[in-house]
Amino acid sequence: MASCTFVNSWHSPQVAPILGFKQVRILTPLFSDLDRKNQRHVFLNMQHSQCVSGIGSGTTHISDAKIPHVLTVAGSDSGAGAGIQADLKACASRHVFCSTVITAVTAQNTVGVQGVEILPDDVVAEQLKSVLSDMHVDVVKTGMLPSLRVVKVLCQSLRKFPVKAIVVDPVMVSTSADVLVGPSVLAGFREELFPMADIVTPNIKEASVLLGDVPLKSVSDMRRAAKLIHDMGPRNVLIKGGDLHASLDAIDVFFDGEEFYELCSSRVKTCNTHGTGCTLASCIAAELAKGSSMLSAVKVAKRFVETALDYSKDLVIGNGPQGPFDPLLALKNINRSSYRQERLFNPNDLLVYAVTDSNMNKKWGRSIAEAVKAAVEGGATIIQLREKDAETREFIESAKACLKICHSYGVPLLINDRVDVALACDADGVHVGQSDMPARLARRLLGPEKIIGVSCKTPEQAEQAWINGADYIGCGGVYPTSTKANNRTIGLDGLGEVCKASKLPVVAIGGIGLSNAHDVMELGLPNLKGVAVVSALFDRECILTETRNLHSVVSGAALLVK
Ligand SMILES: Nc1ncnc2c1ncn2[C@@H]1O[C@H](COP(=O)(O)OP(=O)(O)O)[C@@H](O)[C@H]1O
Ligand SMILES: Cc1ncc(COP(=O)(O)O)c(N)n1
Ligand SMILES: [Mg+2]
Repeated sequence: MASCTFVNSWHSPQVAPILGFKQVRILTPLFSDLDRKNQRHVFLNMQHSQCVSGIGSGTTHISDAKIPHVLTVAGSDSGAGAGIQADLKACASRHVFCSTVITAVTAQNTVGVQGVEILPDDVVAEQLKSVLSDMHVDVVKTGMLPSLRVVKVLCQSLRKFPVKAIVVDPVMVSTSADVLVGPSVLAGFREELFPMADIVTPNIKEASVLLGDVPLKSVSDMRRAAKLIHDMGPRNVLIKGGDLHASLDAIDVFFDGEEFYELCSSRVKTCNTHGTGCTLASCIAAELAKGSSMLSAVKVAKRFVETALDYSKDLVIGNGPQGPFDPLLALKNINRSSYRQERLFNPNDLLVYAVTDSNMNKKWGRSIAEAVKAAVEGGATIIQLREKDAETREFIESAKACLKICHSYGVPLLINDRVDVALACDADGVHVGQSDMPARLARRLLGPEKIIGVSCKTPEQAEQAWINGADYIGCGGVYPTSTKANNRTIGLDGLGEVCKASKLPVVAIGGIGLSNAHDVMELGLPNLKGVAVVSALFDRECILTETRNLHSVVSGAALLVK
């Protein structure tokens, strides 16, 4: 963050140029975050690779010129495996902004192409102008260009609005062998577009058509084709070998005008290959937009497609022979946890909040899972694993076992401090202290659905936890406790102050047990939702009984208060 500069909004137009910003835009605050933070605008003067936005205390606005941006000029695929839809997904997955100019609307599915409607040239021209005259586009990627006129319109626009790089995927035939683009465009490709291109990426069939229907069957045929297509003017050529014989690896041939590179990956056994070419070209464009060299962009793209195909090999979408794949690597997670599907964070889950302690488990000869099972059977409404000394691998295994137990009772499981462990075992969330990972950063890593709790002793900390996107706060120590060293006791008064100031639900913690839980709940503050307990459950002979008793005291007090 060394080259990051903050400029207050009221003097930004004057100050920003002095600081060396090329483009200054006053951005309208969109998010309530900004309101909460005195409407502060932030301009970043840094390379893409250094752009870290939104972490820490400031809301960051990164100028248009600093956000890697690919414009795709391609056809729409209703089945969303290829075309514009594939390009959007690939760019999103590579963290690059993608704008779209649609050249044709195709009716497509996993069976094949049922219809193609070509958009009028002036509609394509207008879309190009809209995007290129306003936005800072780094790289243009082309897919289906359905007519010679569209190729010409595109080349004109590119001459008027030059970009850093042009990636041309000369789409002609779909994987399902349907013809998408007729031979009339070939002259436009050869004479106008290819000489402007930084890379052209035909598949074997397209390379063959470009060369006058010469058959291409082997890697040496692909090398010869790469050389001949390079002679048509592009700076680099990639001949894609997805359609090589199924017994061969997936080999692509890259030629930069001097050297040949064979990019080889194992062939993923799957029918879900519809859109591989579009995805590959978009990923190359995305990497170029971030500033990569051509060879490394191509290598990353090839590895990206292989990873996505492998991830998606067993997905079943549609009934035809050519399924789409999942470049966002997200679909398999949908059924991963039926529990999370059913419910998001419910503040009432804080009622009986059981926090484990490895020393106590050791003392009583119990595994973490045994302790957790007893607590949920006794009526704990949420579990936090607080395993300060656990070895990471062992901790992940225990956490997975605990998660199974908790979910079978519909109880959420949080991990103390260790966001990595929470991610690894797909726990329901984390609880972080004031010196642990900041809640806002934890939220970024865990996503919007996970539960995040923050330990707070003061109203200011409670306010900050809310700003940082926490779901609840843990407030204490309410009473003196030996579980946590050097922990200042804030008493019932301190708890009351924090609750009154907090916009978030609160769970009280610190020295709470059967004898005093009622006093805590009797404070009767509407956002005080429950008590968090360590020793009074886990440093006892029978965790189940203790939890059951505590549950009855706390729920009784909560009812009285209502
Ligand atoms: N079954 C597969 N396993 C691994 N990689 C593949 C597979 N099929 C295609 N690819 C890769 O996907 C990319 C797109 O290739 P290809 O399918 O030939 O293009 P298109 O989709 O334009 O027909 C290439 O990098 C190719 O090697
Ligand atoms: C709109 C559109 N653009 C491109 C392709 C090629 O993709 P693939 O070769 O994977 O079928 C397609 N099928 N549809
Ligand atoms: Mg293909």
